[in-house]
Amino acid sequence: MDQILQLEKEIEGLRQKLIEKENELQTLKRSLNLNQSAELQNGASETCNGNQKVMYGALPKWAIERYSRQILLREIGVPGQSKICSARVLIVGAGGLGCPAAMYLAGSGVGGIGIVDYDVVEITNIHRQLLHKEENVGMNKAESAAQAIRSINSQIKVTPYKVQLGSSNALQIASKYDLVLDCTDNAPTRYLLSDLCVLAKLPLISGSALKLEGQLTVYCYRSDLHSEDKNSTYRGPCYRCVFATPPSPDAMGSCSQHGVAGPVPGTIGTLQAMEAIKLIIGHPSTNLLVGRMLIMDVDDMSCKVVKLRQRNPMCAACSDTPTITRLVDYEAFCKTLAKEKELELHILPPINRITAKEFSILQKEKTTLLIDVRNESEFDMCHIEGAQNSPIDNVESKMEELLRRVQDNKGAVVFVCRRGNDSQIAAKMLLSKLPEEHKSKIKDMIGGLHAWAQDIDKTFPVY
Ligand SMILES: Nc1ncnc2c1ncn2[C@@H]1O[C@H](COP(=O)(O)OP(=O)(O)OP(=O)(O)O)[C@@H](O)[C@H]1O
Ligand SMILES: [Zn+2]
Repeated sequence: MDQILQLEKEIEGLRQKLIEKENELQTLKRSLNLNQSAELQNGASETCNGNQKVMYGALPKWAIERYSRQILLREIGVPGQSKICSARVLIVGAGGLGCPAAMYLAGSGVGGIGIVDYDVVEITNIHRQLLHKEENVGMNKAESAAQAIRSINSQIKVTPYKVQLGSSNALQIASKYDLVLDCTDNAPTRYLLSDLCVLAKLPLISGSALKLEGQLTVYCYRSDLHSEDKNSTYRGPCYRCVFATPPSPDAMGSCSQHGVAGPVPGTIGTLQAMEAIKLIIGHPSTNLLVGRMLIMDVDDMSCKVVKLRQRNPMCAACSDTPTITRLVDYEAFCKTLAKEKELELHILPPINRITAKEFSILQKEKTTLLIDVRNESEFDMCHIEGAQNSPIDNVESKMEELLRRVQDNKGAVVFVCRRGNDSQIAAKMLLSKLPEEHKSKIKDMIGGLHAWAQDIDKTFPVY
């Protein structure tokens, strides 16, 4: 047994070494690519997907025609377009940010685009994730986005990865790319991507969007890899330099909880593509969002660029003596799951839990009280008839009143939320303060309104 464990350990060590070597190889390949693209600018004969037809300088006729509107820009020109055509960009997340980013990168002719997403298209995505079509509901998002951008540009190579990017597969997937776009929505993946980009020496263009606000910045920038001036060694901050400790799990809002206006991620994702193009063509770091963050609020259309903390010489990941030398367990580090939908709490004893079916029977009793702990806008959107709204964020401040209501009520007091997690948290808060004889009145509806819609009322909206 010991021998087997020892062998497994050795195999794991060898596997890790292999990934590191593959990574080194890819870095070498990347610099080779850069040199080749420099040769192309000097009149070599092949570019853009290996198309070798009639050449005009470094680009074939079709590419000159197709990309002429951007080639005309002094900042891009033929050399810039050649670089764009040989660049390979990895987009992580094919949601609100990933869709517009992929669209513009494909349109501008980025030669290789990888798209990672494990999830499937849902009808709630389509108001903002405009690469996904109604007929693709249920299809994997990476596949759906890949299909859509292939129809925008058939000259480029698009690779969908239908997986969750995590510590075990990230280095391998990223090693095939020159830069990474963070188009995800959760803290564990943000830290993963930052550490990944430090280890793999890739710049990371990070976007976020919630409600009416969007943010954009570039992490892990290295001038030695991305500008013409190979003598300078300026390096921008990584995500950990700016946010050394993860936010508390409750502080990270999600679009499914707080909502988002479609054009916000639409704009930020588009600007992520813009920063990617600027990086590819070798724009100076002073003109990129390195060590700076764009913050946009469409409520009053204000847009500002704020200075971020610079690279931390003691950073655990990107300092010269890092303590993080391989990818770690980011869900443990952030104390939250990367897949919000998979969070399923079990924090109440069975006596305090009932199914939607059991509630539908209890509901007939006049003495049953239903307390919906979602926020006000969710409650206004849809709720079970007779429910009273008491948002989870106010439970602490309204504790006295809630305790009184439970004690005065003769029947059951049932807590409900969207999926059945917040309702358990609220119920638990009350249980810790209630006198023993009232505790069995408290019930949590297992699976929340999703279970209600699935098992009892098919007409109830699922969101
Ligand atoms: N580690 C990961 N690997 C692959 N894809 C990821 C990872 N983390 C997040 N994503 C994907 O990033 C995308 C983020 O999209 P977005 O922020 O628009 O939210 P959503 O999950 O699509 O929608 P909603 O929050 O409204 O349900 C999602 O499609 C999600 O599946
Ligand atoms: Zn750092």
